[in-house]
Amino acid sequence: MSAPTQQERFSFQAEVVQLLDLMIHSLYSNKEIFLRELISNASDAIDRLRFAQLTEPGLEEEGADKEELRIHVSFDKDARTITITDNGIGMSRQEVMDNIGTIAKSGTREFFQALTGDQRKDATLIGQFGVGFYSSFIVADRVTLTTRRAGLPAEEAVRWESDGRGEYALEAVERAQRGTELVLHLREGEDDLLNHHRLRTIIQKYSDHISLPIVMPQEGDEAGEETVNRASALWARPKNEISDADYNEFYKHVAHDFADPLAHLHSKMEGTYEYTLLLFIPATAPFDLWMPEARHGVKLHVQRVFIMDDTGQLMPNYLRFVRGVIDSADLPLNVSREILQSSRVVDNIRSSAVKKVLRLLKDLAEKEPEKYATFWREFGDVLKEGVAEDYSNRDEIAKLLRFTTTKSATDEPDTSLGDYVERMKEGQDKIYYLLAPTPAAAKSSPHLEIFRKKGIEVLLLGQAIDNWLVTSLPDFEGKRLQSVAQGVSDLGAMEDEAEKEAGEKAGTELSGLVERLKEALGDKVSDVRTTNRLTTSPACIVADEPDIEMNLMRRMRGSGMPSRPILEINPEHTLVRRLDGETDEQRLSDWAHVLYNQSVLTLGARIDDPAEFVERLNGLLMTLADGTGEGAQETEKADAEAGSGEE
Ligand SMILES: Nc1ncnc2c1ncn2[C@@H]1O[C@H](COP(=O)(O)OP(=O)(O)OP(=O)(O)O)[C@@H](O)[C@H]1O
Repeated sequence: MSAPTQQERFSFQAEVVQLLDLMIHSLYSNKEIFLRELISNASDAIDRLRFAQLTEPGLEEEGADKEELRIHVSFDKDARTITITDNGIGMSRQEVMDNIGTIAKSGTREFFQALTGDQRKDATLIGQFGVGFYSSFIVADRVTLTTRRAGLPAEEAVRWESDGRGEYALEAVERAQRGTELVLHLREGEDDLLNHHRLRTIIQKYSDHISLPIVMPQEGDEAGEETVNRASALWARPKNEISDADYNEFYKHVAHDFADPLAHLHSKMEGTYEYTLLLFIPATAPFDLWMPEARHGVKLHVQRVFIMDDTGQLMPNYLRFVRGVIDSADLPLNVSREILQSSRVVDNIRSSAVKKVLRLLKDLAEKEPEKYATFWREFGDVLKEGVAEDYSNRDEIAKLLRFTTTKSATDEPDTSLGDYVERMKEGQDKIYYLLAPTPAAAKSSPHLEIFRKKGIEVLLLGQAIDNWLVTSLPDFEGKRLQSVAQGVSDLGAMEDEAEKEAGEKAGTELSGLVERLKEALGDKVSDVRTTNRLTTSPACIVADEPDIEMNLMRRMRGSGMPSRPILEINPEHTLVRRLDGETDEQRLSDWAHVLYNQSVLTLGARIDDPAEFVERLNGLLMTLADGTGEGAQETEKADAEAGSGEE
């Protein structure tokens, strides 16, 4: 061995210290999972090596590296250590620094923000975030990792060591074999793990599905080794030989998740193309679900050899939460991303995988509605993207959507478009919806007044993605989707003749007032008109019909106002009636702005000039308070009437 090299010390990233502390405390009751996590990492490292050998020249196996790819687990009773060794890809010094002692994952900030301090809840969050390597510290108070990246010379191996308290040491060492060796120096009281039977049982419980051999020295004094897992790809086994527990553990390995999945599908396809799908729906959303670089969760294998993680070729973006394995018998082993992008085989697999996932969701919705509700809570907004993204499956996706409506018992989205259509009133030919920035604004919106009065159900849409949803879904089962806050209120056959006539009459009677309001509001509004959509509010703002795209764009940007707002007034409202008799143009203008601004507020949007609004409002209130205003007496009375109308 060459002269001893300098050991250097480094600090953990602050988050790592926090994560370690949390992990040790909240996962202790389930401490044996450390082995699953470390074996899972070792298996990933070997998968990555196999793929690298196909694509990177110079990684051919030599000397000690020639041996079979495998994971080795052993223990030393006297030294009180457990050692896990793999002959996978290994890490360079830089990779060790980037991967171990640092958290370089997207979603880290969100993860720490989500922590509650409640041990049970936090344990679930940690599970979702991924425990991986750090789980070693649940049972060890010192961990030594020695690793050499495949392709680097023996002298360029590196040893990392830490007690998990905030610092780690790094030194250059020599290692004949490529890959990683991890030595766990057990904490006091963990000696029960220094037992062949115990370790073997843990491996069989959690890691039986690992497709590589997991090898242990023979028990007792016998020389030799034994393979303790089945070492065959789980998805290639006959379904009737796989238990739910097997599926669940396999899921945890591929998804880096801690909890069981919600559902899975396993199917072997034979025909023009031959492939196997083993796909899972997780029970909780990963932290990076909404990040632009969100990880896709399906791993491509060719004849059981791991090839690469999906970057969008195998599953569309709107199904990015699906985890699992697709194994093709038709693709070449040295397939590249470029080939995948234009491969007929991949197109075929993808389209059938998508159909199968949608089918799985449909079955879940029908047979296990509670699980489906969980799915919807976690992933509903992602699935909605599919309505715009995947035209060919639009109708199937539309059936999977769930909404909160004016008839929902709670805020939970419990209504499908199918349910809505079934409950439609006699004569109703449209599906009505309201887009609002928040559920509270949606529920109390004046736009719902006439619908409430007539008992017509309205979908309440409150997510940013809903804007895209309704533009991409003009109809469902032949019924048009219609915003209740856009265009002229049109209830079609549900409006009787008397109501129509009354509406027209009111329009003519108030045409003078309408003109004066228009004048007063200038370019704040594109029009003012009377409406029959209000029953208790004096006014509301609606969007101009042809203006839909712009309106939606603006909403997306958060101002909440349509680009061409129309002020609609309620001809039945006392306040409006009184305004018609207002002779003071200045006061009329104040009223006009107050009506406009309160309509902006009930829309859930921001008013442009709050100070001016308050000033006008106070001006009007002062006239009432002083009793100075012309006809102050009547104003008070009118106000009382308007008030009673709003109950
Ligand atoms: N045995 C190993 N061989 C090579 N690289 C490894 C090994 N173990 C860990 N690594 C590297 O360290 C990184 C961090 O590992 P860690 O287990 O903390 O997280 P992860 O596996 O990426 O994700 P998760 O935390 O969700 O399990 C891995 O992504 C991998 O690059």
